[in-house]
Amino acid sequence: MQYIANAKEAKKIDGISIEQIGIPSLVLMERAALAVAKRVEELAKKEDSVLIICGVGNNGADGVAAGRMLSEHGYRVTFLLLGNMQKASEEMRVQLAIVKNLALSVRTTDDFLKEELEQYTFVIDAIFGIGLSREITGKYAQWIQAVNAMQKPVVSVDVPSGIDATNGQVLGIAIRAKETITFGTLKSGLLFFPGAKYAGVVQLADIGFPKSALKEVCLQTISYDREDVKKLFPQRIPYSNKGSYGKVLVIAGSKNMGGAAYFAARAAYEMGCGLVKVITHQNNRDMLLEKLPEALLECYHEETKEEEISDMLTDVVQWADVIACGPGLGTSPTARSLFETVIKEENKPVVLDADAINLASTLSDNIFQKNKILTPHLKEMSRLIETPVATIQTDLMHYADMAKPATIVLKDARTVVVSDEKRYINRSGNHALAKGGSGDVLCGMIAGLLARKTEPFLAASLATYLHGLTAEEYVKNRSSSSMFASDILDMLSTILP
Ligand SMILES: NC(=O)C1=CN([C@@H]2O[C@H](COP(=O)(O)OP(=O)(O)OC[C@H]3O[C@@H](n4cnc5c(N)ncnc54)[C@H](O)[C@@H]3O)[C@@H](O)[C@H]2O)[C@@H](O)CC1
Ligand SMILES: Nc1ncnc2c1ncn2[C@@H]1O[C@H](COP(=O)(O)OP(=O)(O)O)[C@@H](O)[C@H]1O
Ligand SMILES: [K+]
Repeated sequence: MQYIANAKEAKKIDGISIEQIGIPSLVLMERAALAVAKRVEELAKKEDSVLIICGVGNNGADGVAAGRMLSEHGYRVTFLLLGNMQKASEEMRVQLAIVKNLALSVRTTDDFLKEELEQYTFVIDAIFGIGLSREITGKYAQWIQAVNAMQKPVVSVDVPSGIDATNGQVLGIAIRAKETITFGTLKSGLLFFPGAKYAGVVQLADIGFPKSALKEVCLQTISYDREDVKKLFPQRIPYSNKGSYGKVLVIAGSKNMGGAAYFAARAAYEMGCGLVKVITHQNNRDMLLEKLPEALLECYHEETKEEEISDMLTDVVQWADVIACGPGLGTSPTARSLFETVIKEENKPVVLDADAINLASTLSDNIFQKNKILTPHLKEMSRLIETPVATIQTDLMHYADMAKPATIVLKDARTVVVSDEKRYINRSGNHALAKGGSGDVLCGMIAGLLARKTEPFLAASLATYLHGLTAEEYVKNRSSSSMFASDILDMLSTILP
């Protein structure tokens, strides 16, 4: 499991380590610089001409120290200082004094022509790190543009300069790195797009922040790795029966969208729940009986009276441990009446997906209740909170927070899950998942885990992680274009413990 920091938290970790615990800032910096120099040595050739472009803060100081180490190892390095050196941090002054004593080539943008950039074959970007606090304009913007135009490999120190370390947005302009060496903890801005794209491959370097500093900051955002799956996935027990693994009610599939019911119901079974019952339109009966005979079925049609539906639902809702409502449900009067009955349930987990979220957007009542788990993609979220998609994209975590005290799975290329104070950023998966039906599968997977008594935050985050893993496994020997929602279901048995 990885803990993820935003810019504020990363600064706090620096502060506690240096001021409270007493590790000298220059000691941390030396280790940061060593990590950068070591990686650059793996990437650059001895014949390369390395340009280290440095701002006036401690990110710049890291760059100067890394360049000094590279020079000691025989690399040709030039430091290009950008910004007003009168404002240089204390550490930057120390690092500059050292390289001047070593008579290394230190230039400033006052006497460095942009045409000279052509001579350099490798760049270290140490302009801004977590201290970037506003849009980049003027001279800084021009130099960043010039570095990007060089089209040479760039390694960014801590964060690509110009990327907001918290939400991954470009603050005006940003360096496009091949790799980013980040210190101590992953920063959320390196995971969210477009930051993730600008950062390239992200390497995490341990520079000696004490564990107690990390603990004191109490990072609330996590992300999983493969080795977490075995620890987190609920175990099966020898002395058990289907009742031990929970019952899921799936309310899904309208007249022309039966596949969604199948995807969600089978996904719940794949996660190991004991029984799945599906309420769906009559049209989907034969398909479900054939493709998923393990599922119990209750069907309705246009003529089914509202009272009949209501009676049927009352019994089935009582039967279920978890309810998943919405995939392919449509927004017909029957769908609405099913949805409205289900959201009255307050005691068991209710997963609301797709059309259930669209129906929720038309309600004036607050749907963000404690027992609800919502799984909107950005467009559905936009309808739900009446905020444009482009605005939500600028800060997924901030908008996901609005769904509290419900649990939310805000789906994007980097899905986030928020529940109470717990936050998760998903790093698994790829564009193979960008195809109809993927979301229906995820909804069923979450319901299946909930039925196995996994608490909502873990169920939602672990299902999201596993959903992504299926795509990673799939593309190992197949084209990412050819993955179907059914392939996610087929891959699950190969990745679950
Ligand atoms: N001793 C420490 O505190 C450590 C710091 N570390 C490095 O230090 C970095 C953070 O250093 P700082 O806090 O000095 O911050 P930065 O070096 O990231 O940048 C701060 C400087 O940039 C200026 N600035 C911010 N936004 C600007 C904009 N849009 N246009 C022009 N100027 C702008 C600020 O006024 C300040 O002078 C980390 O990312 C990391 O690389 C690491 O060496 C670990 C130890
Ligand atoms: N480019 C991508 N990278 C990673 N995951 C993706 C990408 N595109 C889509 N996904 C995932 O696929 C799923 C799509 O869900 P959704 O849009 O609800 O699909 P549908 O409505 O077709 O079932 C989400 O879990 C999302 O995170
Ligand atoms: K940087």
